[in-house]
Amino acid sequence: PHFVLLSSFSAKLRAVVRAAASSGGPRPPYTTLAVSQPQQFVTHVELHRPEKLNAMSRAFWREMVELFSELAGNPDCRVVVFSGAGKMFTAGIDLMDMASDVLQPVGEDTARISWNLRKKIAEYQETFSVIERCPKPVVVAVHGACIGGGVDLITACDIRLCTQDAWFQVKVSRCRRGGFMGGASRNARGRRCLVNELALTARKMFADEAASSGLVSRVFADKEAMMAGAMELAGEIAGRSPVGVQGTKVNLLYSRDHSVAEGLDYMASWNMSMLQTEDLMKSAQAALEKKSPKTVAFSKL
Ligand SMILES: CCC/C=C/C=C/C(=O)SCCNC(=O)CCNC(=O)[C@H](O)C(C)(C)COP(=O)(O)OP(=O)(O)OC[C@H]1O[C@@H](n2cnc3c(N)ncnc32)[C@H](O)[C@@H]1OP(=O)(O)O
Repeated sequence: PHFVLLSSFSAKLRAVVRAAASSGGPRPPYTTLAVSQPQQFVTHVELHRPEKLNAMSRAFWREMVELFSELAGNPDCRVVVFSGAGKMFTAGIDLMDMASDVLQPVGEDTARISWNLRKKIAEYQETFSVIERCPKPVVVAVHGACIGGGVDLITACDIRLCTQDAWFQVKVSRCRRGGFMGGASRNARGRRCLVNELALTARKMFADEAASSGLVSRVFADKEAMMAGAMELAGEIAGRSPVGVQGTKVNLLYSRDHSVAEGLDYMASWNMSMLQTEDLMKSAQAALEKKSPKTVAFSKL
């Protein structure tokens, strides 16, 4: 029932998907990420190293931080769609880079080696933390394999979609490092048992189980249909008040990490200023006139 076909999408949306598909690859300053704007206020970020199955190289870890720090403050970006070019989403961390970064760490003694290694791990973690800190919602669209660091990446995103051929695999157990980067625990509360099983066995999780366990919210027949679905979702979000959408992301993440009482308190403080936005009156008027929020021109934020 959660299976969606491209034929159900409009011609306009299919044109947006074609635009997104022909991003032309990375442009400076990026070498591993292709960035484009297929529709107003929607940024498409594509992992783009298909010949290496989008393995996460040293440049990737750095470029993600640069890009998401820029998007966080860019008023022309209200929502991000994230996907992978080529035959799969990602084969995880670049094992060639990891060999020099993690397996042969530099330093003159144990303390200095440990110090440097800790710094490196924190840099890796930052690559995904910037996605959470970016107040713009991130819709991730996964096709084919999503391995290791790919799972860390998608769990930092706000909405996860996948194709029927997608599979997910946490490789920490096989790496014999028992989740040393800590990313597997992100978003895992309440599903601890399943996360433990996946981390300890490194077994593959396929699309249907990903949907039934809540890792993804929708499964599509193929990549084209998924990208159309992702762009449609992004268009819906981009058409809403940026004050409301970005405040919602910030508050959802805050309440994930705090008690109900703390969440309510934070929300009250947030809203005592944000409810004074002109967007509220504009949205209320559109609702009374039975118009879509998409018809309202919200100021840039
Ligand atoms: C806080 C964050 C912490 C993050 C931690 C992350 C940890 C991890 O990500 S652990 C997981 C590491 N990844 C893997 O173990 C996957 C390794 N790859 C594979 O098992 C296979 O490539 C795969 C099953 C994905 C696909 O197999 P297929 O036969 O279809 O393709 P290949 O011929 O193997 O690969 C094509 C070219 O891509 C290169 N490549 C694939 N994966 C990686 C990788 N992870 N790192 C670097 N390069 C990779 C592969 O060498 C081939 O290149 P070439 O020989 O030049 O054609």
